[in-house]
Formats: sequence, C-alpha cells, structure tokens
Amino acid sequence: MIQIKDLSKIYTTKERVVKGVDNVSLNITTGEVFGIVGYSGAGKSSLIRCLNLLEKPTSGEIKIDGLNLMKLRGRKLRQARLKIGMIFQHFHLISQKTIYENIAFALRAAKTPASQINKRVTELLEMVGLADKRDVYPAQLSGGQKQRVGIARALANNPSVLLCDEATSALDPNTTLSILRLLKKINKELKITIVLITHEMNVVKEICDRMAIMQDGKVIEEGAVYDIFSGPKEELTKEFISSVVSFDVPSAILNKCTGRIVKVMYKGDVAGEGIISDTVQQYNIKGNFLHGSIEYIQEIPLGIFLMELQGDNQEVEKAISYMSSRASLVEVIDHGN
Ligand SMILES: Nc1ncnc2c1ncn2[C@@H]1O[C@H](COP(=O)(O)OP(=O)(O)OP(=O)(O)O)[C@@H](O)[C@H]1O
Repeated sequence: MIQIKDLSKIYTTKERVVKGVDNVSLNITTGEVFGIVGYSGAGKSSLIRCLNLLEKPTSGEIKIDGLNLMKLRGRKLRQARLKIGMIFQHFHLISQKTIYENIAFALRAAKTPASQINKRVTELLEMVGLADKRDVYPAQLSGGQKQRVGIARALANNPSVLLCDEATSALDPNTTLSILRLLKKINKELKITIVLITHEMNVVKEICDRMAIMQDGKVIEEGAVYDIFSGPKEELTKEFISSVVSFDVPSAILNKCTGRIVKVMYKGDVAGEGIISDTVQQYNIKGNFLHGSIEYIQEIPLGIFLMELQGDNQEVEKAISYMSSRASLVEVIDHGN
C-alpha cells in the first residue's frame, strides 16, 4: 500500500513560487495499476518523482508498506528506494553501454554478487522479449525496444512498486499498446504495484484499475477507472474522457439538426436500446440516432450514444430527465433552434 498524505512540493525560483503538488492525499492499493492524469503543468511529474524522493517533498508524508520514506536516512533509504523501480519517457539508457551492461549496472549498483548478474540479466531480457539484443547498443534499438530495456532495468532489483513517468508518450500507438500489455503482464505475474502518469486517457483505459485527475497541483477527482468513465463529475474529467470517446459527427449533419442534441452514457451493452425506445414511446418526441459506440473498460462495456431529440420543449425536457434517471450520464451538447 502506498499512502500519500497532505503531500506538497513547492518550487521557489527567483521569479515565482509554484505549488507543483498542492496538498495531495491518495491511497494506492498493493497490486493495482494506478493512473494519474492531467495536462502539462498539472503536477504529475512532481508527484510521481516525490514517490521515490527523486524530488524532495516540501511537506507531507509518503508511506510504502508502512515505511515512512521521508523519515529514512542512509542505508535504509537506499534499500527502500531499490524497492521502487522507475521508467521514463525518454528511457534514460546509457548510450555507451550494451543492453546487457545497462541492466547489469542497476544490479551492481545494488551490490548484487557478480556470480548472480548474468543469470538475472538473462532472465530479465527474456521477460521483456529482448533475449537476442543483449550485446547491442541502445542506438540500435527502436523506441519500444528501448523502453523494454528500461523496464528490465527497473525490475532488476525485484521492486514492489514500478513508477512510470509518461512511459509511452514517445511511442507510436501500436508500440504503446505492446508496452502497456507488457506492464499489465508484469503487474499480474510479478504482483508489482504500478503507478503511472500520463496525459492520455487511452493509456488509463487500457491498463489502469483506478485513477486520479490532477489540475494545478491538486487531485480533483479519483476513483475506479470504470466509475470515472461512466460517471465523471468534474468538467476537466469529462474533457479527458471525450478525448477517448469522441463523436466526430460531420458538422454538415449537425447543422441540419434542429432539435436538442444529447450525449448519453450507460453501463452495460444491452440497456442502451431500451433507454432510447422507452423514451420515444413514453414522451411525445422524435429521436434521431446520430452516433453510438460501446467502449470496453477493464472488459466491462460502457455504451455511449448521441441523439437528436425533437418536439415540444417541455416534452424534450421530460425525456431528458427520464433518460438521466436510467443512464449514468446525460449531457446536452446543443440546445437546438
Ligand atoms: N524544478 C522546477 N522549478 C520550478 N518550477 C517547477 C519545477 N518543476 C516543475 N515546476 C512547476 O511545477 C508545476 C508542475 O509541473 P510538473 O512538471 O510536475 O507537471 P506535469 O503535470 O508533470 O507536466 P509535464 O507533463 O509538462 O511535465 C508547473 O507549473 C511547473 O512549471
């Protein structure tokens, strides 16, 4: 369990004082994949870097499995930090060393006996699917392969926590997916808690169990990924979700709509049709279906559709409030003419 309590990181420069992290409290359960999302400058890097004390918090508390990191010094602190692996957006590999040496370096730094190093590096390279690359240099690898080396290095000393700092942001979508799958496999098989920061909701949707959204150094919303997707509360959260679940209805079609356009989200894959047909039957309105899809989050379906509702204003209002009682989110996108 990672317990973050009242954590703040304040940067003081000549020009200004910035609260990079502003009084954040979060509990991350052992064995989960926890995503922290936010736009640039929200404080994600500051927060994740505080978790292994790469950044020294200004105040607050970080406990990992009950150990208060900020109270540890010397050897005890070094030992605790070995149990926290980290991977980075730009991989941070040593370009003059081979892949083997990049990984062995982390083992030597942790004073692993020389006799164990070869076996452990071989194991790690197999785990990340790079057994044939042990003697090449980082420049000879693709971005995805470099990140696999980063992951092998981060796992070298058997950490209980893996921190991922925008680990897929420099990768194309297919490579991103393969790295996310590898991270999920590591999470499941090695039972490592993963904390990742990202500005991409797709990443969260793909592998996270729970998530938090940051803005101006604060956590503004947190919860299970499915719950956040199906019932976002904050405007910013809704904005992030719409980046994944977007409806690109051609403007020529939208311009032709004279009724009210509503977006509806519902849980499960069968209830959606029922909501539409019941609404149209019960109220004196016409409903035109503009767009619909089912997203799978943690393999649970989440239905989303866009409709135009036409009819008397009061009837349309009643229909919307009826749909709101059955769906997890109903949002009026356009009020019509
Ligand atoms: N070393 C520093 N000195 C001064 N201000 C800093 C420093 N590091 C971060 N900040 C400021 O703290 C705030 C949070 O930055 P941080 O990098 O944590 O955000 P982020 O969400 O990770 O954004 P990005 O994805 O762009 O890195 C920003 O206003 C940033 O300018």
